Amino acid sequence: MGAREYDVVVIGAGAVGENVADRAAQAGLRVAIVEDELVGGECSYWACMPSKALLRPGAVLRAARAVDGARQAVSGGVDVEAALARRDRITHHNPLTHHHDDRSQVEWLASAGIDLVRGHARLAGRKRVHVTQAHGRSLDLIADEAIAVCTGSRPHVPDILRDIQPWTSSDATTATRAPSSLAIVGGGVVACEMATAFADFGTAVTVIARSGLLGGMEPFAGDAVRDALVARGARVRTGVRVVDAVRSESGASLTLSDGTTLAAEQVLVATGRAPRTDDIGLESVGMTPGSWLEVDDTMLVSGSDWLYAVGDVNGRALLTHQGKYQARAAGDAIAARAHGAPLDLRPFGTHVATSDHRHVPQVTFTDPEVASIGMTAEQAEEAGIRIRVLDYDLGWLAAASTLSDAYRGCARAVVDEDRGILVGATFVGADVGELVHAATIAVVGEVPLARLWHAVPAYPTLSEVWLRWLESYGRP
Ligand SMILES: Cc1cc2nc3c(=O)[nH]c(=O)nc-3n(C[C@H](O)[C@H](O)[C@H](O)COP(=O)(O)OP(=O)(O)OC[C@H]3O[C@@H](n4cnc5c(N)ncnc54)[C@H](O)[C@@H]3O)c2cc1C
Ligand SMILES: NC(=O)c1ccc[n+]([C@@H]2O[C@H](COP(=O)([O-])OP(=O)(O)OC[C@H]3O[C@@H](n4cnc5c(N)ncnc54)[C@H](O)[C@@H]3O)[C@@H](O)[C@H]2O)c1
Repeated sequence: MGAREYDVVVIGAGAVGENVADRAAQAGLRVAIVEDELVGGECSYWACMPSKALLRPGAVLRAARAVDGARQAVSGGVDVEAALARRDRITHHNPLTHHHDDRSQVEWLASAGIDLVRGHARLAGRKRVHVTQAHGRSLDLIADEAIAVCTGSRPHVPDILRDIQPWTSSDATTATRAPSSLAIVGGGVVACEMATAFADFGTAVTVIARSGLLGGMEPFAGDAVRDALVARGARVRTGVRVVDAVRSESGASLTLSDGTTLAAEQVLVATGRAPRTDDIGLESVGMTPGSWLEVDDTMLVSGSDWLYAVGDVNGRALLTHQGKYQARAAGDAIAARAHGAPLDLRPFGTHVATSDHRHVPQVTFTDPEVASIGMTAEQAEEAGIRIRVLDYDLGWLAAASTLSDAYRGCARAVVDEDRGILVGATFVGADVGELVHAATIAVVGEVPLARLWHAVPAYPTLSEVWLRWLESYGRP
């Protein structure tokens, strides 16, 4: 069969690929999207959605237990079986067939006018894609305008752990029961969230981190998560590495760099991600397989005028919302270039993902939650910004006493003294995830502190932290 011709071919139908395809199709371009596994990608089935589903029952129980009157109505811990069943419903997973169902997303693609091609795509030279399909079939696609690589990332597994076949995040999020004990290697977001979820499920959790927890965030965030895990009986071993790992009949045995050993029924490796670029035909366009794809702010791959890389695969910010933001910029840039329209490439212009650099929000759904936007104090100082740090104990807010009988939390704002604006904010505490978007607007919008004095937070909400920050700063 001859090659099928499109304007744009998107490789990978995760959240990011879907959004690139959607923007290009909305601009009137003919778009095909190639998917090897499930339409919806990691986030829907193995990452964000199942992990948040696993975390929610424990968070709800903690909230109830922290309020007299509700506490008395709560007995027992998380019902693990029911929690897993709810996770399955949320992720369209059939526990009997062990299959996820991506029908709703396939229907959405059709409604958006995007052609879905099932199979494994590889670049086959300039603007060409070869798709290997089931039953020995294959298909060639030509992209007249652009190809967008949106193949995501996969867990990075250190050599020392490979032979014991540890769980990766996907195994943890699709677990069918809670192991009696779980050793988690890594101290990042996956490690902290999964430690929280499995501790809630009654698993004896040990976190093994070579430095502190939640590196890259304000230090008090990782400290708070560590303290809460320890308070719930988990062990957190920081400053140690795994130097040997062997599988045993009852699980695995790890030897740590301080000479101690640790036995666990299951080991979860949560040591970051690697790009899925090893088998996508990069060699056919003179690039190195296995590398992160370096891009400009329109997501155009360095040195190319037709190849884009969007989402996890470019390594800029491995988060669904940030990848979708990149996708909107890239899809619009592809369409503008195809139509010969002018591009707005100024910082925060229509066709660029400027916020990737210093304005990335993130919520980590641990106990306590950690929500952040922009730069930490340390990062701002490293960037040469003259800062003032505003710290506030969220437990002092009126809202804290109504939300919980023992609310613990803190919030930090990082002020750029020369510009009179916020460049970063971090909130740690129960229910702080929803606070971060106000801070995102203040940071991205570069709202002057003098104007923030007129943004009045409602009483009694946790948002009153804004008022406290401003009061401690003083009128500019
Ligand atoms: C446990 C966990 C929890 C997370 N929780 C959050 C969270 O709460 N919030 C958040 O913002 N982010 C979270 N993330 C990060 C988030 O999952 C990723 O940033 C996001 O999924 C990246 O989307 P993507 O579309 O770039 O890649 P993916 O979702 O990985 O999609 C890539 C798609 O490409 C397909 N593909 C790959 N190669 C080929 C090929 N050659 N041919 C055809 N198809 C191909 C794959 O099958 C896949 O469907 C989490 C990650 C993990 C691991
Ligand atoms: N709620 C969320 O937004 C959310 C949740 C989960 C994951 N994610 C995203 O998914 C991505 C992957 O998460 P992650 O936790 O795997 O990565 P990460 O980069 O957050 O953390 C990796 C951890 O592993 C450690 N590490 C790396 N190599 C190691 C090695 N060889 N031996 C021992 N330790 C090692 C690091 O020091 C770090 O503590 C992140 O970028 C994150 O943003 C987001």
